[in-house]
Amino acid sequence: MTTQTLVAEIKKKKSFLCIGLDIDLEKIPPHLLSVEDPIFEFNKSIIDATHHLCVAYKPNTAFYEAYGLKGWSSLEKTIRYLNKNYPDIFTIADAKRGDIGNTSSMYAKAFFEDLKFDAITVAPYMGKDSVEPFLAFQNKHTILLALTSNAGAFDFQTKKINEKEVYKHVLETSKSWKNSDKLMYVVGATKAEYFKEIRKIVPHSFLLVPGVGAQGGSLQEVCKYGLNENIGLLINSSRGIIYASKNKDFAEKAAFAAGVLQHEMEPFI
Ligand SMILES: O=c1ccn([C@@H]2O[C@H](COP(=O)(O)O)[C@@H](O)[C@H]2O)c(=O)[nH]1
Repeated sequence: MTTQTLVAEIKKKKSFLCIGLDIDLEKIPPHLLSVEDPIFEFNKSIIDATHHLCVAYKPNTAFYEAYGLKGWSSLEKTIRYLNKNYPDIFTIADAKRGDIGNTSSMYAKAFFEDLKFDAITVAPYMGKDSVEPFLAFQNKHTILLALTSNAGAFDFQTKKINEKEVYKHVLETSKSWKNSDKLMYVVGATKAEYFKEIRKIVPHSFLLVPGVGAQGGSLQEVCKYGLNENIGLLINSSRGIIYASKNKDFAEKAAFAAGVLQHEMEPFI
C-alpha cells in the first residue's frame, strides 16, 4: 500500500487506529478453544467487528510463533483473510527483524512477498546494510524501532553518544539511507514528552505508536506534538481492545473499545 492510500483511508474513516492482534490462547473466550483454529476464528471475528473503526492491524509474530506450525498457519490465514476481504487496511507484521544483508533480504521476502504484509517492524541496531534490504520493496514500509514504549528504552535508546541520544542518531542516520521515504518509526505512547523533539527530526514520517491502553500511554498527549500534515500517526492498542471481554460478546466489546479510541481521534482529523 502507498502512503497516499493510507492517508486517504485515515481521512475517510476518521481514524488512525491500529489494532494489535496479539493472540494468547489463555485470554480468548473458552468456547473458541474447541474449534479447529481458535486463533484464526478469534481474529476473524475481531476483524469483522472492528475494520470500519481502524486503518491498520498489527499481529505481533511472537504470539503466533509461540504456537509453532499451527500458530504460523493461523498468522498466514489471518493476513490472507485481511488482504482478500479488506484490501484497504494497512497490515503490519510486528516481527522486529534485522540481520546481515542477505538474511534481512530473506526476512523481507517472507513478510512482503510470501505473506504480503504492507509493513514490518525492524530493529536498527545492526545498521544500514541490515535495513536497506527491506527498503528495496516497492510500496512496502519498514518501521524502525526508535524510542520504544518499555522501561528498558532508557538502557540504551536515551543514552548519549557524542552528546546526542541514541534514538536521535537512529532517526537522523536512517534518513540518509537508500529509499528512506519508505521508513516509518516506532515511538512509544509512554514517551509522549519526546514527540516534540522527534518531530523536529522526522516531521513528515509516519510514527507507529504502541503503548496506549494496557501500558497506560495517552492518545491526547501523543497527539499534542505527534501529529503532522498527513496525521502521521498510527496509534496501536492490542490487549485494551481484543480482550475487552472473555465472553461470547468479545467481538462486540472489542468494537466498543475500538470505537472509544476512534471517537477520541475524530477531532484531530
Ligand atoms: O515499543 C514498543 C514496540 C512494540 N510494542 C508492541 O506493541 C504491542 C502493544 O500491545 P498492548 O497490549 O497494547 O500493550 C505489543 O505487540 C508489543 O510487543 C510495544 O508495546 N512497544
